Amino acid sequence: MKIKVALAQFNVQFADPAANRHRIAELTAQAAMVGADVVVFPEMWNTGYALDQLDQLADEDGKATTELFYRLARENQVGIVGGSVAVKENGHFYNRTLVVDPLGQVVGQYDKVHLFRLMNEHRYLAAGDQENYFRLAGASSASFICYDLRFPEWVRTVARHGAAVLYFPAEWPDVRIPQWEMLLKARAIENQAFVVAVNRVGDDPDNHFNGHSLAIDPLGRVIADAGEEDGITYAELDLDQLATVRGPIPVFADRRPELYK
Ligand SMILES: O=C(O)CCC(=O)C(=O)O
Repeated sequence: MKIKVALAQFNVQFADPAANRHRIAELTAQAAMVGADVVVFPEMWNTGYALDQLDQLADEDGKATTELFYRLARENQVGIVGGSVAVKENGHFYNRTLVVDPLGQVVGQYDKVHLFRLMNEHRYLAAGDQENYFRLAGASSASFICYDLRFPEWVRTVARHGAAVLYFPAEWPDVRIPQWEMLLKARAIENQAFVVAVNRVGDDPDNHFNGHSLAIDPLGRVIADAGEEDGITYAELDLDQLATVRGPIPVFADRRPELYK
């Protein structure tokens, strides 16, 4: 079975949720027109890292994002791994992913578990503590957010349920893009899974972002690299490849969790 994934890398407009929602709608329609099964967006696409303005800008209870994705998924008959958005809930702010199926139903939700101090997330956001494991386009899948990529123990904890596809929405600055690529390849190889990682392009007041959204196969080979432009790059994930990779080297069956402290 093959699934076609749209890596929707774009220039998130700082502190401008309305403009970003408009762009999300355009990109979703564009991806569906060429037959994508799933469209994936970057991290914090509603506000960017306007963390000190979240009180005015964050999506109250995720309502606006849920409604937008419900409409876009149904109109375009496509699954959405919704990057992440700043959400305000019960007096806290979260960096939250919503995943919807083509019927617009929320099939996954994730609050970023590892907050990134270098970009002050720990000062403004509350951390999540739940896995996001879901089925989308017929594939068992899991999602993480950006800095979570540096925590192989967390990715493994979730991936060991058998995920075929690991999604990583991000806002990963250009200065550390060489690490991004290596870490994504490592997560794909060690978990014998496809990795789909979507970064943004453009600038915010503190960082430059140069994209390089990537789709990587379970052997760590890059299937698609979005380069540095704003726009969609497509990748076809051949899920049948998983059996040929996992069969001869059964790393999940060979784990010795009793030794891992
Ligand atoms: O780990 C990194 O180098 C980047 C992480 C990051 O930018 C984030 O989590 O928002």
